[in-house]
Amino acid sequence: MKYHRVLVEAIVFSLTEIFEKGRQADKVIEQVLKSNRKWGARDRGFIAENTYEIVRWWRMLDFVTGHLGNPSYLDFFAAWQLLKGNELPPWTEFAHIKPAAIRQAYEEAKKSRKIRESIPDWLDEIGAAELGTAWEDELHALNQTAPVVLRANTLKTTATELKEALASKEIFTEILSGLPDALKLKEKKNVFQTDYFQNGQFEVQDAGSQRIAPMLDVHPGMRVIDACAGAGGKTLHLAALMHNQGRLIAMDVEGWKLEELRRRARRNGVSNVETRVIEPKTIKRLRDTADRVLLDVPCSGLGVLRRNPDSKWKMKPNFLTQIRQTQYEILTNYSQMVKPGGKLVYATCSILPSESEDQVKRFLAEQGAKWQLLEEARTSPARDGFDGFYMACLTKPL
Ligand SMILES: C[S@@+](CC[C@H](N)C(=O)[O-])C[C@H]1O[C@@H](n2cnc3c(N)ncnc32)[C@H](O)[C@@H]1O
Repeated sequence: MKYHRVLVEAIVFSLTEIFEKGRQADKVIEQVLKSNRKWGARDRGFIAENTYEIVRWWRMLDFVTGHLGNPSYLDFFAAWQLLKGNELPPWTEFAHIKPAAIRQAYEEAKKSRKIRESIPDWLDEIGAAELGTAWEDELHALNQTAPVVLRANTLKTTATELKEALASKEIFTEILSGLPDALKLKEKKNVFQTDYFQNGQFEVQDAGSQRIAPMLDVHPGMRVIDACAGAGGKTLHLAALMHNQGRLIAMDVEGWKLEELRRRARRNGVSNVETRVIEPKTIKRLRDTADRVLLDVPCSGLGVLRRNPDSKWKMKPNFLTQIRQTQYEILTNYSQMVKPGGKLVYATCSILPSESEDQVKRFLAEQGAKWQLLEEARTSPARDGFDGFYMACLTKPL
């Protein structure tokens, strides 16, 4: 394998930005890749994949390079190449690295789950306490590279049409069973550069995430509120399921996310969405007005660690405590926007019951006969290879 200095330097720069400046990995990589237009697809893949993998395996790499004293980002890069089975180039920067010592240290690393699976102590303890024996398998699955899944925008195309169109551009996909609009890429490609993406024929959306909007059982003509809409991944799906008919109100506390949502809606040909930044009286004013409400609440993101491995290093234990409180407040307050006879879906991208099942159980216990649980589901990285989502559909009886 031939290494190019400039590409390795780009990885070291990205790691510095992520770990020392606390910047988000995907944003850093996007910026780095934009900084040199001459890099080809293979170069870009090399930078992005190695940066993500080193972030993912940070704790394990820190352990296997521990004998070097104060290991540098370049040492982490070197150790990662060796563990992947690659040879290091004969650069002076790597002269002090002894492949046998790295491999021996890795044998030691394998003996401890926290090091082998590269996770902070406190998160490992919470995961084991909440999930028991299932934790180890989920944790392992959360360390695999996530597949790229597309959602065909049925306002413009179908999964079958899109599959054929992409194949004509050498982008090969398979339609996922049980998910009518989901196409999984057989091989990673930059789908964002295709005309089909620019024309809004698809969005990139994990298969687990694609199960949430259908659970809300929306129909054309309904009045639907997506109350934690963010940049609108699920809003766009809801609009497609509503055939662009009826009213879809997308709300969030962050106005800049709703701006991005509006941009995506234009690309998707979505015309029934209006956005609202949540202010102190917004929820009260909308009391009993919605046929359907989606609460895709803020969460730990522990179900999507495959895509955002940096979050496990940045998250702090007190964040989990605070976020559970916010989730419960959103569930109790925002559920009041549902009309009698209407439905609500509560969803998280977490594998922890304390953010998911337990919140719904507590809500149902406190609300008594005012709410009923209709359906509950989970997607599991270990079981089905999807990101880890939880979703529950509740109804407010007439
Ligand atoms: C899981 S993300 C939503 C992702 C989005 N639904 C999608 O599919 O792309 C949660 C969102 O909740 C928003 N949020 C945080 N606190 C909130 C609150 N109190 N009320 C409403 N939204 C809130 C965050 O800004 C974030 O955009």
